[in-house]
Amino acid sequence: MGISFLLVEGSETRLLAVDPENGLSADMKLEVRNLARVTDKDVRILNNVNLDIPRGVIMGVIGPSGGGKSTFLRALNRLWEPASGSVFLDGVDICELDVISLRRKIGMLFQVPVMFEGSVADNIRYGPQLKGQKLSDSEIYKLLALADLDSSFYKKPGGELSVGQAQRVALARTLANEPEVLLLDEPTSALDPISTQNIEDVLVKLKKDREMTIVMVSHSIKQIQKIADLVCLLVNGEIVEILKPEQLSDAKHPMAQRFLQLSS
Ligand SMILES: Nc1ncnc2c1ncn2[C@@H]1O[C@H](COP(=O)(O)OP(=O)(O)OP(=O)(O)O)[C@@H](O)[C@H]1O
Repeated sequence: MGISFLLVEGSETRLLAVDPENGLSADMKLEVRNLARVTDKDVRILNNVNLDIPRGVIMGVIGPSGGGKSTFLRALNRLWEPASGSVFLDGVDICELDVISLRRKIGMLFQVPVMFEGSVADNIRYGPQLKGQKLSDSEIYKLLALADLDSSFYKKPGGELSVGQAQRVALARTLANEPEVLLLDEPTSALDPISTQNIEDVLVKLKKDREMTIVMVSHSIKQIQKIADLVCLLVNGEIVEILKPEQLSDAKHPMAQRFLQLSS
């Protein structure tokens, strides 16, 4: 039995179904079906995960440490290959897509950004260059602005940035590939409150202006309540609840309740 619930947006009501018996639905960007991961030592890290992620939505992923959040996120752009189950992007099984083009469509940011050698501009040029495209200076300035960085960053060496600045450059570098989906694994946990706010503002803007679909793992309930449209709670490798952020206090699963109590 899967979980289903209603998403009400203004006057529009949509049923978000995560029942594996249901077919794929046209307005879903990502559909995860019966995803499982078992380690070499036969430990089950993800267990029959089903989730529909609508286009243009920020989906928060929260839950206790070791619950499988990063593992789940990494399945969405094939940083590991699902041994069982499937992930569909716009109705196409991601295993049928070329992995490089998949990772252009589904960009990812990690907790600690890693800068490539060279300047900020070199970092941003990198992805398009790999497919033979040369970004113009004005395109690079636009990407910097999109990531809330002013033009003075263009020439700065990547290795001389603060972590908060580097995270925004990493975001600009990812956006240079024109992704449709962004996966974020605790992208602000190493940042101060101002840098955190900067990143959050950029994410909300990307969702609004570009209808970007964003899946974000976060340990901050406050952050999730601030920017996510939907939240899934992952406990012991299973999605136990999918809620709107303002309904988090209604979580029924005992582990989810305990986690939320301790996190607030
Ligand atoms: N490659 C691997 N081989 C074996 N076990 C793994 C592997 N990757 C993750 N695990 C285990 O899977 C479980 C889930 O890990 P994961 O990093 O996905 O959890 P998480 O919810 O993101 O945790 P955290 O909040 O601490 O980052 C953990 O018990 C972890 O030790």
